[in-house]
Amino acid sequence: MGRGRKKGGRGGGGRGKQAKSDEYRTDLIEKADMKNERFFAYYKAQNILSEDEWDDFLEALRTPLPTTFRVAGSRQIAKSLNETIKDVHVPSLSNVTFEDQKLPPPVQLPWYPEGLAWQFNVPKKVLRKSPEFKKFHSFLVFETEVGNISRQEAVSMLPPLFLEVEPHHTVMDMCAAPGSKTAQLLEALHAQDTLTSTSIPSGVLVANDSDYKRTHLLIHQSARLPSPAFMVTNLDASNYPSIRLPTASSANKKEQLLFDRILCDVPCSGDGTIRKNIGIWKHWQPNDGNGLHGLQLRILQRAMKLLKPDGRIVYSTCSINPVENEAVIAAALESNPEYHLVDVSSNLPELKRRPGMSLWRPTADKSVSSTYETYEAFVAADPQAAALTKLTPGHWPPSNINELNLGRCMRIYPHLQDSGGFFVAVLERKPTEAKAAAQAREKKRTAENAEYFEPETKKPRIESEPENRDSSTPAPIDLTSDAGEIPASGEGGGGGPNASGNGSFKEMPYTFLSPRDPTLLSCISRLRLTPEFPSSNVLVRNPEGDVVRSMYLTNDLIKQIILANDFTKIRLNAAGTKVFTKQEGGKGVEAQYRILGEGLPVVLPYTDPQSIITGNMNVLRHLVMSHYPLCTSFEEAFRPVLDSLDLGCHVFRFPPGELDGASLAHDLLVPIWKSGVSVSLMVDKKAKNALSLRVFGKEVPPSIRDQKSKADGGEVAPAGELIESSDGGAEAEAEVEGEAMVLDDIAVSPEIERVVVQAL
Ligand SMILES: C[S@@+](CC[C@H](N)C(=O)[O-])C[C@H]1O[C@@H](n2cnc3c(N)ncnc32)[C@H](O)[C@@H]1O
Repeated sequence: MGRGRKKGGRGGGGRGKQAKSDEYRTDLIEKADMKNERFFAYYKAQNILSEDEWDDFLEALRTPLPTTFRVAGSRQIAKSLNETIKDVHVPSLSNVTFEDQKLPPPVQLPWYPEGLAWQFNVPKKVLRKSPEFKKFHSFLVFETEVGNISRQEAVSMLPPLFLEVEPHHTVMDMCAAPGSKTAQLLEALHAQDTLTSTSIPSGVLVANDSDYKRTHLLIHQSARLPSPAFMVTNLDASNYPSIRLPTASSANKKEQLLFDRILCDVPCSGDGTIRKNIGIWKHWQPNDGNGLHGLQLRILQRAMKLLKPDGRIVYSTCSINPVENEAVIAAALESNPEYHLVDVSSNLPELKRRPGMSLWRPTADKSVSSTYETYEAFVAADPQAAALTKLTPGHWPPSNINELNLGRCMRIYPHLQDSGGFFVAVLERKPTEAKAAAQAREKKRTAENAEYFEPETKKPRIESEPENRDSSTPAPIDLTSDAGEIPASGEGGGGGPNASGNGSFKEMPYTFLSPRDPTLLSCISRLRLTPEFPSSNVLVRNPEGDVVRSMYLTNDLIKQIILANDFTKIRLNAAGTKVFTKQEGGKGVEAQYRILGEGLPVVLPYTDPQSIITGNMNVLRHLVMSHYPLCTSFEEAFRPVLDSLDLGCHVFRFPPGELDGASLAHDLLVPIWKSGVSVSLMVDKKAKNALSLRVFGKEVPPSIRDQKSKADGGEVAPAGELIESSDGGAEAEAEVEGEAMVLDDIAVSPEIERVVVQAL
C-alpha cells in the first residue's frame, strides 16, 4: 500500500511533508536559484520543445503560479455563484490600482465549460492591503470553507472533463486523495441536482486511495456534495479486487462490477508542479520518474481490466516526463490491444496543448551525462549498471510506436497558458462484438432515417442507449471464497468488524435496516416522508443493525455492492450519505430523530410539501441571532404556527425576501427542532455564522454564538430543552459508531441558500 507515496511521488507522503518545510516556499527562494542542470539536460535530450520555446518554458517555470479556483457544487448552485463573481466581484476589481500599478481583475479560464473556473494573479501583499482584493480574498476564503469554491490548479481540472461522466455511469477514481478531481466527478454524477434538492443518481462513484489517512480527505471533500451514490475504498489500485454484483437472473450468482469510466490520476514525480513546489529545483533527478513507471503501469493495467467494453479511462500525471506518461500508455496499449487512444483534439478547443511524444531517451544516470535511444543501447553501454537498475524495456518507446497514436495524448506546458505542467491521455475499450453490431445497425438505421426525414426532424432516439450500460461481458470472477456469506436482502453487509480477518481494517460494518424496522418507520412518520422514500436503502453502521444513532441512505447500486461484498475485503470506508440522526432529549423528553442538514437536500424530494413550514425574514433573523429562542419571543403572527407544531424535527422554508437591507435571493430550507417552549435552527455555529454574514451582513453576536447548553441574557433554556448542539451529537456518534469523521459542520451558502455540509 502506498508505494507511490514512499517514493515521494506527487500525492506521496514524502513530497507532501516536504512541501510544508521552508525550502518549498516559493517566497524564500531566489529566481536565480531556480536551476537544475540534470533537469535541463534531461528535458533537452527528450526534445520536449523546440529550441526557440525553451526560454519561455524556463521563464514560466520560474514564475509563481497564478491562483486558480473552480466554482464547485452541483451545476445550478455553481451557476448561481458564478453570476455573483461576474456581476459583483469582477466589476469591483476592474479598476484597482496598487502602488501606482493597475491590477488585473480575475479572468475566466477560457477552456473551462460554462466559465466556471477563474484565475487571478496579484502579489500576496495586494490581497492583504488592497481593500478591494482583500474583500474578494475574504469572499474566496469563506466560500472555500463552505465548499462552494474549490481552489484547484487549472490543469488538475482537466482529467474529469475528459472523462465525460453522466449520472448513470459507474465511475472509479483509482488514486483519488485528496479529492479535488473526485469532487468534480461527483458533481458530474449529480448533474440533475436542483438548487434545493439532491438527485439520487443511478450510477456510482467509487473513490479509492491506498493511504488510509488520505481517504478521510476524500470523505471531507465529498461532504461538499453529499451523495447516496458515493463510496470510498482504501486499497492498492494496482491490485484492486473485483467488486461483485448479483446477476439479473439469480441473486445467488454474482458478476463483476465493471466501470463505465475510470480515472487513473496516478502518483508521479510531480515535476509539472515545480512552479508551486519549488524545492523540486534542488532535488530533481531522472530516477524520480523511472522508479514510478512500474506502479503507474500496474495501476493503469488494473483499470483496463475493470473497465466495461466501450468504457473510457483517463490517465493523468502532473509530470512532464515521458517515462511516466507516453511510456506507460505505450506499454499498457501493448498488453491490452482492445484499447486505443481517443482523439480529443476537438474537445475544449481553447485549451492550448501539445501532442504526446513518440521518441524519448531514458537514463538511469543521475547526472544525465548520457541518455539512450533503446533499452539495448542502455544495457550495452554498461551491462553491470543496467542490471542494478529497475529500468525495463517498457521504459523505452516500443518498436510499434507509430501504430499507437501517441500523438493523441496531451502535454500541457507551463508557458502555453500560464499553468502547471500536465499530461492527459484518454483511452477507450473496444465495444463487444454484440455491441459493435448493435451500434452498426443503429448507425445504418440513423442514416436511413436521415434520408427519409426532413432535415429539421429531431434525431431519433438511439434505441440501443438503455442497453449500453449492461451489454458488457462480465469478466469471470472467483466466487468460491465467500459466496455463502452474503446475507439476504434487508440484512447486514458482511459481518462484524474485521470479519474476514483483515486485522488492520477498523471500520464498522454496514447493515441495512428492514423497511419495517420500527425505529425507521417511526422516523419516517415523524418526519412526514412520503411513501416514495427509498426506505429499503437505509443502513446503520454496526453489526447488529441497531439504530444506535445515525441512519445513512444509499442508492440501489451501492446497496447491491454492500450486500454482495465483504466490506473488509473491499476496505469500504464510507458509503452513501448520512440522513437522520438521533436527537437526545433533555430530562423527560424521549429521544427522537431529526434530518441532518447534510441529509436535507437528499430527503427533501420525499418530504410532504404540506409539512414544510414557511417562515419570513423576521423569523429567520430571530432563529439565526438567538440561541434556542422561546416560541413566545417570535413575532405575534408566527406564534400560533409554532404552537401548532409537534415536538421534534421540522423543515422550515424561507422564500426569497428582503428585510432592513438583508437579502435572501433563493429559497432556503433548513432543519428545525421544536422542543417544549422553544425552537432551534439545527445548524452548527459556523454555519449559522455564515448564514448570518451572507444574509444579514453581520456575524452572530459572540454572546449568542458561544452559548453552550443554557441561554443567557434573559433567554433561559427551559427544562426538557435540548442541551446538545449538533456538533456534540456528532462527536458522541464518532465514539458510538467508530467513524473517523462525522462532525456535522453545516455550512450554508446564502448566495445559493442551500444547506451544504462539510465533515471535518
Ligand atoms: C496524484 S495524487 C492523486 C490526486 C487526486 N486525484 C486529486 O485530484 O486530488 C496520487 C494519490 O495516489 C495515492 N496512491 C499512491 N499509490 C497508490 C496505489 N498503489 N493505489 C492507490 N492509490 C495510491 C496517493 O496516496 C495519492 O493520494
